[in-house]
Amino acid sequence: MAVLNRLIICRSAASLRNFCTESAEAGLRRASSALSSALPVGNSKGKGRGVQWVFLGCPGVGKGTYAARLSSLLGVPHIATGDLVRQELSSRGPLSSQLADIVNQGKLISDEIIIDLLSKRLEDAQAKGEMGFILDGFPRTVRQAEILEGVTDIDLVINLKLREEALIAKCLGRRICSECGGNYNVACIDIKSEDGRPRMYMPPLLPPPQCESKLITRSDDTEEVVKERLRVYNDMSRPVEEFYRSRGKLLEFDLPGGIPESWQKLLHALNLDDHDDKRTAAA
Ligand SMILES: Nc1ncnc2c1ncn2[C@@H]1O[C@H](COP(=O)(O)OP(=O)(O)O)[C@@H](O)[C@H]1O
Repeated sequence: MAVLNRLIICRSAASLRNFCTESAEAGLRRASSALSSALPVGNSKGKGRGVQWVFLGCPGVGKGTYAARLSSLLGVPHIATGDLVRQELSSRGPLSSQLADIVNQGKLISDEIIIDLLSKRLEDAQAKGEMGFILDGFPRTVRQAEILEGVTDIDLVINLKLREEALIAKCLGRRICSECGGNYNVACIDIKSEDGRPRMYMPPLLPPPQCESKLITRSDDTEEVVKERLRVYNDMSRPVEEFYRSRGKLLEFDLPGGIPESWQKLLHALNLDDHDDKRTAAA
């Protein structure tokens, strides 16, 4: 009966458009309300809750690396929506083949699905008593940013930046250990100084011997797909930078080089130089 009603509603092209729009809107409203419930009640600014930070930046810039380090430094979960998508893909659940097509073309997953995945992760965080979060890869559209802004206070948004030639090389050099999940990079980036810009040297981050034979490459880290992801970033995610800039929340951070140098400068920019656990996290 419900199906019949829908068919009647969709009789004309105009009503079909309305129905589809309404349906997508309704799905997004449901996902937003799930996101709101997945966040702790009364999560306003102040002591008693962990930081609520967001990392923005192009594919390959190193969001995952620095977000993971900061999350262990500050004791808050690092939530990467790309990881949530990859978990969903490997679970071979009902969504996985649809998601695999989108990811392997370098496109974005719908706001509704990504917000559902994020809500589930935040619910788990609540259940485990985790406080705060560092989001990596979310929000990626202005719509996602508006929804997040509607349900919680984001304290700070760190926009990581790196030259485009380095981004592509870093994505193509990325390797993951299929056994321990460790992230490595075999690219050695050495961009000569030019037009007043300093030389940039980023040494490879090689795996330990026990991981060497188990390295895999992400299926979306091919040159063609990386270029498409960069295009999609410029199109859909660049405006998110302005969204937070206009709210005074954006910290721009140009990566100066490899991890040791960049990490120290990032800590300085975040006023975390004297943080007690700094050395442990950086080890
Ligand atoms: N917030 C999001 N909105 C839509 N799609 C997303 C989002 N986060 C991740 N994805 C999907 O997962 C893929 C991998 O994400 P991620 O690991 O963050 O990649 P990247 O290295 O491009 O930053 C993206 O290309 C996209 O298809």
